[in-house]
Amino acid sequence: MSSLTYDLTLAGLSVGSAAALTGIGLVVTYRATGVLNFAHGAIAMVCAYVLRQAVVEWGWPLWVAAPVTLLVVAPGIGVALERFVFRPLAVLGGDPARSLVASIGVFVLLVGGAVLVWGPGARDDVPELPLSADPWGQLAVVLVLAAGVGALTRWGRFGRELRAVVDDRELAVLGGIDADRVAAAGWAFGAFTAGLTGVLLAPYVRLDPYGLPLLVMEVVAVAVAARMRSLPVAVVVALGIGVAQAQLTRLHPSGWAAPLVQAVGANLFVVALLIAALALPGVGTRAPSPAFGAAWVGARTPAGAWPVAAVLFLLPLGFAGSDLHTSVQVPALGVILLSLVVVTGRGGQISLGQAAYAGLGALFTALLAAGRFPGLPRLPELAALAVAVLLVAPLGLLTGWPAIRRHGLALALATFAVGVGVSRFVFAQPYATSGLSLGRPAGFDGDRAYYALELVLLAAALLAVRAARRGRTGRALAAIRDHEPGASAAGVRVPALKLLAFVAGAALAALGGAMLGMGLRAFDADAYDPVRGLLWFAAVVVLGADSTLGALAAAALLVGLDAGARGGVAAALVGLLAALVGRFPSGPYETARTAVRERVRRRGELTPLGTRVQAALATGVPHPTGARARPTPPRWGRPQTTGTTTPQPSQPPTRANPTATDPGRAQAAGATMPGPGRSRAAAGPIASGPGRPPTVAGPTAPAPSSGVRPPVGGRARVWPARRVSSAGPVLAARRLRARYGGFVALDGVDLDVPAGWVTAVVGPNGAGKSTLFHCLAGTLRPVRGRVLLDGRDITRLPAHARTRLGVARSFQELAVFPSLTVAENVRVGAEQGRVGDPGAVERALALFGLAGPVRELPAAGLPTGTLRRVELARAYAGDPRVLLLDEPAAGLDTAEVTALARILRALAADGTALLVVEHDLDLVAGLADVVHVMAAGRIVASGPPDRVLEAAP
Ligand SMILES: Nc1ncnc2c1ncn2[C@@H]1O[C@H](COP(=O)(O)OP(=O)(O)OP(=O)(O)O)[C@@H](O)[C@H]1O
Repeated sequence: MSSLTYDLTLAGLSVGSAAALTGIGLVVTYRATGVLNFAHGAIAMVCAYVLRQAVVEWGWPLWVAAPVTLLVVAPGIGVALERFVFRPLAVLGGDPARSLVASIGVFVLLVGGAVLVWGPGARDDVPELPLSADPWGQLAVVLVLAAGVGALTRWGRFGRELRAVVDDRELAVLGGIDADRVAAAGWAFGAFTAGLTGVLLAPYVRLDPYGLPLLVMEVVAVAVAARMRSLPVAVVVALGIGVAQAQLTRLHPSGWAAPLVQAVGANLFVVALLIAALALPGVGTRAPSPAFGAAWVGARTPAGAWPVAAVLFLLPLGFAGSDLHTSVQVPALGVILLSLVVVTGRGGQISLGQAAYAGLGALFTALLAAGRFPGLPRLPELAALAVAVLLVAPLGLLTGWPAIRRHGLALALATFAVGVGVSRFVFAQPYATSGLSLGRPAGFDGDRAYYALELVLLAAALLAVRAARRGRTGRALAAIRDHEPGASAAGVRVPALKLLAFVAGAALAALGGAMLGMGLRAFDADAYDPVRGLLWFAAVVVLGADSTLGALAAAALLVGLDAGARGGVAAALVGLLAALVGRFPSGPYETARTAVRERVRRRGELTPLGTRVQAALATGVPHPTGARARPTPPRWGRPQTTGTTTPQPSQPPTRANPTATDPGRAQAAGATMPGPGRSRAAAGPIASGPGRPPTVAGPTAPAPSSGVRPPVGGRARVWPARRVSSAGPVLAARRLRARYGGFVALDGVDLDVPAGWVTAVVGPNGAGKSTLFHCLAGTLRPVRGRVLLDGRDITRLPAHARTRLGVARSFQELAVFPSLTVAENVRVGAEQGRVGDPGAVERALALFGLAGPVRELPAAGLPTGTLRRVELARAYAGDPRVLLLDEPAAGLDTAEVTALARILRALAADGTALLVVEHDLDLVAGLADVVHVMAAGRIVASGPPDRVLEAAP
């Protein structure tokens, strides 16, 4: 027994060493370039083929062929990839989504290329390196490599450069570091380890273009477990899983659990991948992981393309024989690819696991039609198809659930893991592999009749997808894709909608998969291999991820090339395009968009915020519910640099006109109104102190019972109309405490945001302003304290729920939806906001000067000033009670700031409660009714701006 244990341990060490090599390569490449190289396994496969070619076909001695393969070919592939694929992407800004697609493209390209060159069949004559049979030798190589790389990155000059590039590529380049050289070294080394893995593994596994790459990528769990950083962890995990997997082969359980235990034992790396990708947080968060992004929206469908497509899809009805038989695959694949349009193209969620849902659709249909589905009777084919789709749809949660919290790379890994898991644990089981036949529905047995049925199903799927994309849901999905926090701030229920996208995607994929199976008259697990999932994903992205016509074209292209050209051409072509797609951000759509923008600009529609807004303010904009008063003129002018007079009111306040809140009203009420130039002494005591400072309307402040504000710093002002009837502030923070790890960023903050007031929060960098803002907006959960909206505790509500209750926000760095037009951006706010009034769109567009031709332009690339207006208009369209503005003046020129201030004052006069976090003290002085000064996580002073700002640190 002990010798068996020893032998199995040795075998496990051998497998674990190969996995460790992969882990080391993936970690090094990732650290040097920020790219998780999905093509690692494909490079391994190519190197194994190259070694075999040199030794078996060309007769080179192994001692020549192996060094050439490992030290020339493998690093050469790495350097070529860096130079031609990933460097241009890094120059473009290193968008993780583009890099991910490029690496998937390289995977598909290498697999397709290998099929083209060496054919799809498996080879079992790969020469063995002397090392292959020696686990201790392999282990030694792994340890030496890991130690060498570790030492190099820790102490050497390369290590310093690597760390600098990893921290901030641009800064490193400015500091004189050759980032390209570092990246090339990372790629060369990563490819070398891939090559070594390939040539070590190939003699012991089936060498074919699909199997080996997938096998190698299954061990990506090792790198994930090491959080893409730690080489020792990667090595230990790899060796541990290798040995455990070998030992598990000794278990021979009987009963129902036997196949499961055997499957787990044979696929422990896949189990580890599932755990690592689904349970471990934080992979791929080094670089910002935006949603898949508007960059992949692709070309707008040219006019007239649909009739042409319809004719082309009808053509096969006139075909016969093998042509028709092949054509049968196109509508089925089209439906599968439409599922990617929903999930990835529209929803922005990377899904590499659609092949799993397609396969499950086919498998369930076959089992149901054969009467072998547990607990269900035998069903006719069409009914089986429908039930299978219904059964698979909720399984979309397998990838939808991880997508709630994961983005970019982490989501790609999770969906890939689910795809591989389903393939290994469901499709590879005996019941599925033992020739499961799948009949066509009665009356549709012939290819022509079946093709016609497929066209009907495809048309139904198309109509459903197009209807969903055009409507409210489609806009909300696009908003998530373009800017997830922005969508949440607009009121979109992001988690629910993501789940919906994945469930709908799974249902469509299942439908297409079952159609494909019926076309082939069998369930064939190879047709739903995870590698196909990658190919489909790449094909849809290449032809415009958000284009339904693109999906149909991709289906026709893949099936047509597979049938009409040599095997591998389709994959090679799609892979090549996907590898290069990120390099061409300016597609035809972009060009057309630029042209339209130019035309509009020439016609003067994009003048800075100003004339239109002033016109809107002058004429007044009717309120959605009619409840709000006309926006009144601004209450305060910009701060005067000299003198102490404040602008006089155009009209003294009267009871009949309580909204005419302006400084003059305060004067009319007999209060003194110190100007900004007044001395502190003249202005009276400033409400500040080391302890809990008295806030203007803090928890202890008396609730107003009349139309007169409580005296603040010696002055009294009239409360705006809404405030008169309100019993307290609209939004309030009570003893808020927030932490980042052990660091206390907010320490017992009390704040009131009253209706009709502009409340400003200022303070030095790091004071905690943004943290307070996040706690109010719902993007950060405080560890203690409460956030109250009209007295209701909303502390635990997520951001979108707060928006729906009337707490809207803007972002310091703009959060618009670039692929949507200006009007659509605003429409999202109107549809998802508090009131849900579609008419609010026009009012918001008019108020913010966006009602001209600019309304039809995609937001992408519009000037910052215009985009700030778009963001505010979106927030306003939801009819918020409170508007939280994070540095609204950032990036605006003076004229735009002035105009913005006018709008904000008008909104406040209209009864909205505004909270502004702002660095521009001029703006604050001219805009705010009350200013709170923060320092070190506390509010240290509060009061009217003229006094507080004079004394502010
Ligand atoms: N995600 C985070 N993790 C750890 N610490 C953080 C994080 N975000 C903020 N901090 C720290 O919390 C403190 C408060 O930060 P916050 O961004 O709220 O300040 P701020 O007043 O908004 O500053 P600024 O004006 O520069 O935006 C700072 O010391 C900051 O370094």
